[in-house]
Amino acid sequence: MVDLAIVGSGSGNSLLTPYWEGKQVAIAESGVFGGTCLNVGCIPTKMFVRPAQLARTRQEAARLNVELPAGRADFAAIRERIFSRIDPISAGGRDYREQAQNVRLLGHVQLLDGHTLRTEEGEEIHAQQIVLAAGSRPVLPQIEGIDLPGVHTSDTIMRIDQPRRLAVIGAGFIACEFASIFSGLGTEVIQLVRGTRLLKYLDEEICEAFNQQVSWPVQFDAQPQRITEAGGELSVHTSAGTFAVDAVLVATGRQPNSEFTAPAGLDLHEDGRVKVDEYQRVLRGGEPVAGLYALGDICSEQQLKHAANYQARVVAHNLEHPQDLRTASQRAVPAAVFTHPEIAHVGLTEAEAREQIGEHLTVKTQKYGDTAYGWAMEDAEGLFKVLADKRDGRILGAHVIGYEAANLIQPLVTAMNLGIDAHKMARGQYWIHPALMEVAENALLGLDVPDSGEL
Ligand SMILES: Cc1cc2nc3c(=O)[nH]c(=O)nc-3n(C[C@H](O)[C@H](O)[C@H](O)COP(=O)(O)OP(=O)(O)OC[C@H]3O[C@@H](n4cnc5c(N)ncnc54)[C@H](O)[C@@H]3O)c2cc1C
Ligand SMILES: NC(=O)c1ccc[n+]([C@@H]2O[C@H](COP(=O)([O-])OP(=O)(O)OC[C@H]3O[C@@H](n4cnc5c(N)ncnc54)[C@H](O)[C@@H]3O)[C@@H](O)[C@H]2O)c1
Repeated sequence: MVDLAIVGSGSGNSLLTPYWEGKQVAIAESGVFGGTCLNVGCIPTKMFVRPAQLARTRQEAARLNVELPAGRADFAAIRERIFSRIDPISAGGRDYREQAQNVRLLGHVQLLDGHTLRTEEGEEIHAQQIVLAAGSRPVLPQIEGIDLPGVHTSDTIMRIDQPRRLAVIGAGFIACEFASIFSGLGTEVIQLVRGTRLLKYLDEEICEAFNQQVSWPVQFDAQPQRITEAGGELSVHTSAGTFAVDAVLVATGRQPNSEFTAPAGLDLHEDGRVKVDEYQRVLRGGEPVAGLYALGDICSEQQLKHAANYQARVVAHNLEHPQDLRTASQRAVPAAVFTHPEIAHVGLTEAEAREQIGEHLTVKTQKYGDTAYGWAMEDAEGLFKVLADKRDGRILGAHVIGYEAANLIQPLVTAMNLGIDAHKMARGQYWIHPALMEVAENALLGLDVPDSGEL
């Protein structure tokens, strides 16, 4: 019997606070220690994004009358640098747990009931409390040739040699980020999209701006039908024609890893996510199962690391204080797409806000190019859009496209979560002049909201 068993070493690994020292813990991990974000997700992708951004600076510099020499990205060196930093962190994390007297590491497990896991060797591990933090994995379309060598998912694409030509299938976060990375680093990218827009879930104005600004070739209405190989070359056959490439990235969504819970008969959403209540307790027959929690991609509406980490903090508290449970509050969840151009958003889109409050909605889209720093950048594309309720100035959403979007949006996330109204946000503080952040100040001042009295 252990006190706590955790399935998944991504955000699940952060549950082991000092409270668990001297108590018996099991961590099950069937893949690479540290989970998606560290090994095949947020961190390595963004470590590729940065050199891809630098590789593009020549064009931007030329706009500002600075001629930079033509450069070349050394993909192999970038890849080695990234993974020589990441792989030891993963191995070190595993060693650290392995050496702890009170921690036992397991491989793939099944959940038999709220207190029992079974290992692949057939051993049953009984636990006072169990946390399901098993994440998600790529979903692949079932088409001929999907398993050919050279056809990758985000799990493998970052370890390959740089392809001369790459087809990217999909139009979501992962497809767009990798199309941006590889094209920035000099690969000829063709993005194959079955619909008519990239990132279609975005606020419409931002979506349109992204689709206009995107700098690599995109083929719309291209439903992939099969992939074939001949003479070392791959051909992706789609409803819009055939595309010859050296490698293919399939980025057609991710599904929760919940199959291992089947014997326990938990409540699942239609997309396979485990159902939880507001305390992150797992449900069966609509009721919480005693001692069983879930966090992250296996249960979360947003497949985002900051959402998984927040849920982990809630679960960590609840495991330690079963008599004083905390709820996972419904915060406004921001997200960014680290493409060129970069995108960030939080809260409602304009269409969603209009649906909710109709004529009470006020919207302002401020161009980067209409602020002093925007002049310095000669920026003609960046947009900072804010939505608020005319009646009380409550900020309902923010949508940004352009340079540093993921950083620039954060003050709006603060205002939304801490309840600062739009006028107070704009006038209740100094904004450093002439920093690019003034674009947010100007957007807020352009809203039709009540005066907070601040000058
Ligand atoms: C390419 C990519 C880029 C991303 N970029 C970002 C980003 O920029 N920002 C952001 O916020 N989010 C990003 N995400 C999403 C983010 O990585 C995930 O939301 C987050 O890592 C989920 O964490 P988790 O703890 O729920 O699961 P994971 O970190 O996936 O951990 C789950 C672990 O459980 C293990 N496991 C599964 N089943 C079992 C079993 N039965 N027995 C034992 N072990 C099991 C798995 O091997 C896995 O290691 C990205 C994802 C991808 C794929
Ligand atoms: N920067 C970030 O925060 C970041 C980066 C990467 C991933 N993520 C997370 O990972 C999640 C998964 O990302 P994703 O891009 O794989 O999923 P997604 O659901 O965002 O996009 C999937 C895409 O694949 C297309 N598609 C689905 N089935 C298809 C088929 N059979 N043929 C052709 N196209 C098909 C869809 O139309 C869609 O464009 C995201 O929702 C996000 O939460 C976050």
